[in-house]
Amino acid sequence: MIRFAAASKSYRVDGSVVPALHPVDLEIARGEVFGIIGHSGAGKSTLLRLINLLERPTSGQVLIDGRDVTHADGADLRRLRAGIGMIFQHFNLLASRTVADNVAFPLRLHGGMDDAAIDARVAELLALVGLSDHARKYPAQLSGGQKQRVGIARALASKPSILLCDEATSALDPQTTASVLELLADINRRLGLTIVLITHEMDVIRRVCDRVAVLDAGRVVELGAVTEVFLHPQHPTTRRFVAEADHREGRGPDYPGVPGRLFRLSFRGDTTYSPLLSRVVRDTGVEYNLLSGRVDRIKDTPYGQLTLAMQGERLDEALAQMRTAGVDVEEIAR
Ligand SMILES: Nc1ncnc2c1ncn2[C@@H]1O[C@H](COP(=O)(O)OP(=O)(O)OP(=O)(O)O)[C@@H](O)[C@H]1O
Repeated sequence: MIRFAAASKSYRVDGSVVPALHPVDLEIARGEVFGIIGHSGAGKSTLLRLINLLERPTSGQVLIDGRDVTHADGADLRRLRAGIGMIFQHFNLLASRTVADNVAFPLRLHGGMDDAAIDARVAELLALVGLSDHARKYPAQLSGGQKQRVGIARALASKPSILLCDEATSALDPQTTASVLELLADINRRLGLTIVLITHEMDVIRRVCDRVAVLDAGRVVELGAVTEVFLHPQHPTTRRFVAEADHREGRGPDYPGVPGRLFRLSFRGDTTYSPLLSRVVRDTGVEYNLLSGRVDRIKDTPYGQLTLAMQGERLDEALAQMRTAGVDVEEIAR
């Protein structure tokens, strides 16, 4: 549904050319929640803004539903943008308008709806984002999370099929972030909306995204299902993001003095909650030391990742049993 075909972007600064994005080939499917993660300056905003043509590619193409929109203008551009909502880090609400008027704003701008129809649509949108009781308030009377909910309602006003989220939770505390991400996931499920979000936090990706692209210095350095990228990050930049999300340091563990070989076991789906490890240990008599671990969810999928030191005569048999049961077993070099 959204396709970048060798799309690149360079900016001109003081007469010299600054490459922000090297040619990117990427497809985002209809109805998925797609995350783009990268450090400051990696090119995330540029890539996001190519979708609604707030920026035009320097070379290559942007296709929406198979149609090349790279050079869309006039009525074509207005139609394209009406089908793409956007929310922002700092909400971008009109301070002098009420919540209801902020949400109604794009509807009045586009015309074609009478006041009664606009009021009904605004009421529906405010109910969707849980703000029905706040319609007559002004933005200054709302919390950050409530402001972002107004932003979401406004972005959905013209019934877009795509929602772009530009660091939408970066200004919010962790609990509010979680509730806004939950709302986005709910909207994605209920309305089938395609969501593209950019962030510098792997935890945001973990909570809501189906797939992720990791951007580094204007290039996509890793791309895949979040479960795969999260459990088996390949690129050093991705590894650092995942390590940050796990609240551990980016370097590999060494655990001096711990006897045995080190393994990282990754469980996902139902095996996460089965007593597999204790069964294998009982069957084979191997011993283990648990060094670190996490059991959590990646969007709707439970997962666990444990770092263990293991030893015993039947260690190979124990590892084979776990692999057969669907556990990813990686040996970690000391
Ligand atoms: N309008 C512009 N004019 C000149 N250079 C720009 C412009 N916008 C972005 N850049 C440059 O392009 C590169 C990518 O910027 P971009 O904003 O896309 O990165 P980002 O990953 O979104 O960063 P951040 O997380 O800090 O917003 C940076 O080097 C930036 O300085």
